[in-house]
Amino acid sequence: MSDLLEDEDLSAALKKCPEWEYEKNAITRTFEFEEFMDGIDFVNSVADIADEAQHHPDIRINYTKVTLKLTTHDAGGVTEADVELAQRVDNLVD
Ligand SMILES: C[C@H](O)[C@H](O)[C@H]1CNC2=NC(N)=NC(=O)C2=N1
Repeated sequence: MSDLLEDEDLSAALKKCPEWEYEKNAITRTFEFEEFMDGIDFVNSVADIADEAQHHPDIRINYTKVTLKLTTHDAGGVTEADVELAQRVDNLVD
């Protein structure tokens, strides 16, 4: 498990995923798609990456919007594992 990021380490790490919002010991980003099934395809790709990384996001599907929330439950906050997964997800869409 990665260590909890705090203070300057957290600020530096969050610069690697600027589209993600930090709130309450987690980072979130909402992705919007043309069609419902585009969002589902995205969720499936995220699931593949997450399971390979053994790090699993909270996923909310709201019609064509998908919100991912990343936190490291074992550490009680944001770690490098969350930032790495955020970057890998960003690579799917950006
Ligand atoms: C043993 C296993 O790696 C852990 O339980 C993992 C699984 N996936 C996880 N995912 C997330 N988001 N946080 C965790 O602390 C976590 N722990």
